[in-house]
Amino acid sequence: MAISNKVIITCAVTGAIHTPSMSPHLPVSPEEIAEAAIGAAEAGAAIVHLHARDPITGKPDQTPEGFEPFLKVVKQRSDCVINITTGGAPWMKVEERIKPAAVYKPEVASLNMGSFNFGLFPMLDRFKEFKHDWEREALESSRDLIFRNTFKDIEYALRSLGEAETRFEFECYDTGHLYNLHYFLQRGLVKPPLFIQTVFGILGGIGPHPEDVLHMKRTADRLFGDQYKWSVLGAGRNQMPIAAMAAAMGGNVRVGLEDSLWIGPGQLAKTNAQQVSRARQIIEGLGLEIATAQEAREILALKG
Ligand SMILES: C[C@H](N)CC(=O)CC(=O)O
Ligand SMILES: [Zn+2]
Repeated sequence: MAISNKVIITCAVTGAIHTPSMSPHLPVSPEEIAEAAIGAAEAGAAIVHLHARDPITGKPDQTPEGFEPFLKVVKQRSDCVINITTGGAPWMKVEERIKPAAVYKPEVASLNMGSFNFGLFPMLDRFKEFKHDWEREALESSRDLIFRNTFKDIEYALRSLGEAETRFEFECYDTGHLYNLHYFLQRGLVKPPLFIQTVFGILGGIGPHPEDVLHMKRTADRLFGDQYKWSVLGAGRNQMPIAAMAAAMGGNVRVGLEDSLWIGPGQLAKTNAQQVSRARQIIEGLGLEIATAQEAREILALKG
């Protein structure tokens, strides 16, 4: 199979949205995050998307120091592509959010392509008991939360990280975010191939319906033609259905406990690798092949 047709699996191992009380399987400590990333890579993920947390409370930690312990171990034990978050947690300021990527100069960093309401509070219907106060506070305060990513913030991140040849996973939660990316392409602030991660099913962004997936794909095709590599992530129970749809349409996929705690209806995933294996089964079931980390580097023109 031509390398360009191979499917890149990204695994987002812990994130900042889900909290420790929601699942005993959510990686929190640096050791757990490192093992989760390495396990995901061994299961077939070419790229691992990483956030850091306070080892005790699990609260999102966006200090470079928070990333150091697990980055070292992942680099020692795996050749997977490392993607460091610049989203951090949606209540953080952009200056704080881009620091780890600015320090570690990864091959890939996430970049959120617009400001929007980031509704986490619906998870309060599902999860009632919390060990730590910050968990409930984070969900409740999201009723009045804007995930800020202004044109100035985005340009600041592009200029700060672009110098180190870090390339981006452009998180697009709605159609307007694709147009924002197109604006930066026209200004020459981003270079093809653009790795576009279309995000479905987060309250405040576009929904998880097949029509929404088609709409984002058609819009990206019209705006970027062959200058982009399409990837999808579905939040929560939408993760695997959206991965299957996109793989069948020639897209790449993102899974991981950052985006969904589940492996089936009411069934918590025990590991990130479990979700990677499930996505791989779906992809290979379609007669497709997954890309290795080296192939992903070639497809996405990464610095290696
Ligand atoms: C929906 C995901 N949490 C998107 C994300 O991963 C954002 C980031 O880290 O920059
Ligand atoms: Zn993330």
